[in-house]
Amino acid sequence: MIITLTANPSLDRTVDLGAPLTPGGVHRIGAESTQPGGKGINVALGVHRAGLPVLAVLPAAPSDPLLALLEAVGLPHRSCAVAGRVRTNLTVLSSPEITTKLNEPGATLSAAEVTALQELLLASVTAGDSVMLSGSLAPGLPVDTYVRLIESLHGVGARVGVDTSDAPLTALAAALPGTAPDFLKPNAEELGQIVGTDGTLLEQQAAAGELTGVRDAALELHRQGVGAVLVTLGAAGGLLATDDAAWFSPSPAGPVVSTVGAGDSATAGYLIARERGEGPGERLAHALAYGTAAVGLPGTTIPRPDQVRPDADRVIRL
Ligand SMILES: O=P(O)(O)OC[C@H]1O[C@](O)(CO)[C@@H](O)[C@@H]1O
Repeated sequence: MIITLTANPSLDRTVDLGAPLTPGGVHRIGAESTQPGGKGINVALGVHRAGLPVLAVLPAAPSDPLLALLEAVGLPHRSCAVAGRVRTNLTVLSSPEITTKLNEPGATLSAAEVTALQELLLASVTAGDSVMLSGSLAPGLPVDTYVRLIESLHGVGARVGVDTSDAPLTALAAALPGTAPDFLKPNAEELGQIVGTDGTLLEQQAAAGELTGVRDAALELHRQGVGAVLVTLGAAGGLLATDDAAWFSPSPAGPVVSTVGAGDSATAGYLIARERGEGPGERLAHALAYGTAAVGLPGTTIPRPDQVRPDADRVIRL
């Protein structure tokens, strides 16, 4: 089973201005919607829609509107009751095709709530499960939460993936090679944060077709014990470092509607292919196909398998 932890879930509110966003201006909202959000929830939705067993673990008060949204989409979940409300993250869609994201920090968890959340996750996992630790940490969670969870989850025989940024990512980098996840999903910026290089430069190089910097950084993380490193490079494609080698594929072409959730969909695609026993090329192709499909869907909509076209023929070994 695949289990995701969303340590800082969200209600994702998307508003479409249908016009340019002007700082200081007054804008009228054309269309709006609210969807369940947070990286682990998005990954779990992708896995669930592909028909694989999944469980999303998260903190939320029993009456929180997020839980009603999860019921409505039918996502199997277990929540740890907390006092604070789930944050609302705002996505502003403006023309020409610009996505602006405003993320709240999230309510602070008490020490007892932190313990209860970690215990709920550990109680949900058995040997052989794959656990994905995704997104930012709610205030109150120690910055090395993911490092400690990798150690505990490895102790029960689970495989562990991580997708995070900023301070929790730096803590993860500091714990290498002693404690390493089995799977890591950085974008170019985050890859730069981990290996201590300029992520923007890595991204620009990849966009220009120069992949050496991204490949070397990803392989270095793999050498430090990370089982597989999937680097998402937006429109430029994605790179996978695993089994002492690296693979690259450009992104399939497709319309851009909302980039929110594209990275999480890529993670879901990767995990779905891995769960089915596919090799690195097919896993990368699934990740990119899921990411591209998500970009073509509104708000934080996670694709169904019939919306995804993996193409392993585009994958090259570097
Ligand atoms: O936990 P973070 O880094 O604030 O990201 C949460 C946001 O990212 C997403 O998971 C998309 O990747 C949204 O659903 C959510 O609003």
